[in-house]
Amino acid sequence: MLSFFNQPGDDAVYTEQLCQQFGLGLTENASGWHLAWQDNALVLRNSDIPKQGDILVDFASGAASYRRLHGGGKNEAIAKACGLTKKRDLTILDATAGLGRDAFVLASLGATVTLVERNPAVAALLFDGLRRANEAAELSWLGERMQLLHSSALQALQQHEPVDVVYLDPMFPPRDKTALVKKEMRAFHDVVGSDTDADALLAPALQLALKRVVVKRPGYADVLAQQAPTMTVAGKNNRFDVYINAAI
Ligand SMILES: C[S@@+](CC[C@H](N)C(=O)[O-])C[C@H]1O[C@@H](n2cnc3c(N)ncnc32)[C@H](O)[C@@H]1O
Repeated sequence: MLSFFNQPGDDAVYTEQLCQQFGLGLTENASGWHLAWQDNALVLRNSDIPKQGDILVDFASGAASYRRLHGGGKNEAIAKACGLTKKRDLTILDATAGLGRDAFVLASLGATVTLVERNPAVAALLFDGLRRANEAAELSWLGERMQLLHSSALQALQQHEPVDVVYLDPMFPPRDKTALVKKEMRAFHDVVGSDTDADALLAPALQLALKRVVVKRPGYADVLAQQAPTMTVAGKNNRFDVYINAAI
């Protein structure tokens, strides 16, 4: 189990709530990762790795905010793959939410997104990022369009009401070690590991999605579950395999 706080931050009650809600313990992860508070934000930290900065979910500033304001908008590959060029108010289940960057792009374009994350530490980071984002005046739309579900994807896909789109972005082993240098990738490699059960998500995703399933893959990776997509949209660093159930 991943470690949790060496100190409770400013709000011991909130810290305790996070521990209870996400089943977080008090011992350190074998590779030195632990959760901590920094400037009222929950962060994932590893002091043993030189130059490794804190990892946190920050929708209101930094890269996410820049991408929302100056990114490609509905011309982004992810938006095209999900069908947001045709209809803005889609419902989307992001079954492998991670730090919620993709979900945030989709929600900022108008979709209502359920973010499913099973890893307790990552889910807690997301929960705290959503809490802070909900306090930001410029993100007043966010509370209605982004909801976190701490659950396994399989369970969520079996129990959730139908959605227009299911979005999948499971972990994939990096092609070489240099890819791990990217700080978030390294953290995810150490804390989450590889999602070896990812193939099993495609069939239930296709059952739940009214319109389509979108799978994000590194360019070098095989298709999920050896199932050929209806079409592929090329992104800058990844591709999006799109499985169409019905037209949007
Ligand atoms: C590559 S990351 C997703 C990154 C995300 N798309 C983003 O933009 O930040 C994959 C995440 O999916 C989660 N995950 C993988 N398989 C899952 C499953 N079966 N159920 C729930 N979460 C899962 C992992 O814990 C990890 O946090």
